[in-house]
Amino acid sequence: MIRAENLTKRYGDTTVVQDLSFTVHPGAVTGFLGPNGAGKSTTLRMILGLDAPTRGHATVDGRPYARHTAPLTRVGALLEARSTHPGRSARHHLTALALTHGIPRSRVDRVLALAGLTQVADKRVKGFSLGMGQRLGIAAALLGDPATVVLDEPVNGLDPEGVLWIRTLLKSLAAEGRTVLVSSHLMSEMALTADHLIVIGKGRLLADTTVDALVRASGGAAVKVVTPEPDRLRDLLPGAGITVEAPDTLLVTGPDAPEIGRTAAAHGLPLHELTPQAASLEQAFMALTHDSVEYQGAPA
Ligand SMILES: Nc1ncnc2c1ncn2[C@@H]1O[C@H](COP(=O)(O)OP(=O)(O)OP(=O)(O)O)[C@@H](O)[C@H]1O
Repeated sequence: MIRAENLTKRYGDTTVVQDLSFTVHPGAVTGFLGPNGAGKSTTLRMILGLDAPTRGHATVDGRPYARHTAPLTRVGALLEARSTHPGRSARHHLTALALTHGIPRSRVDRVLALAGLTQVADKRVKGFSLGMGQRLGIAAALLGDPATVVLDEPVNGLDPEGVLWIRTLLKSLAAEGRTVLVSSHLMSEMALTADHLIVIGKGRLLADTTVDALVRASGGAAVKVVTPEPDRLRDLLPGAGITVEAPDTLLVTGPDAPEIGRTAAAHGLPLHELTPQAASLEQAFMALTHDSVEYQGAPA
């Protein structure tokens, strides 16, 4: 379990993380979301003892990261910077890491297989693609069989197969009862991967919630209704939010699809289509973080 309490980080006059408190529970994938520059990496670095908080503190399983005697067996982390020696092979890199951290050598083959690197295990890392380097970083994070896994933007640079692999891996790590915290600035990716979301903007907590609850909080889903008598339907749904999409097509918020169907049927109003629309998660995320985005494009 990861706990952040009132985490605050200032660089000079700039506060990049402000009074951030949250808990990341085991057995679920928790997405750590925010626009570019929101403070995600800084927060993860404070959790991992790489940056000192200006105020507040973070613990993993009840202790600050640095106070764990064998941190790699407690917490596996992938940060954005690569830290492999380019002349070494993947196997050599992982073996050196295992030996210096008291991790059995047998774990090296295990994590090479888990990361899909067995075939290239003896090739020099300098010939690795971005995706292979990312897989090696994840193999290193899992080397100590840690109960907590922290990954900063793990899908960066991965091809679609790699993205799917990460998604499946994260879910299986959580299903094994591990605590999994994964940062991203892509809502669409997190929607497919995460069970829980922590959203920050300009260093502040904006939401600590589930994907479903975020959609509902952002105004919920609309229902697309196609009818040859849109004006009559409008009159029959006085409290509803109605947007006209086309002369015969309305987007209705408020009443759900069964309620609209019942009302129409009770008044003999023909419906040609009645389709619940899942609110776009990307829209929900943008609505939530709108005021926290540093640079916004002006509308065309
Ligand atoms: N060492 C530093 N000195 C000064 N400012 C810093 C330092 N590290 C980060 N920042 C600033 O802190 C803010 C948050 O950066 P951070 O990398 O934590 O954000 P992020 O949410 O991870 O962004 P991204 O999605 O772009 O990686 C940014 O404005 C960044 O410029």
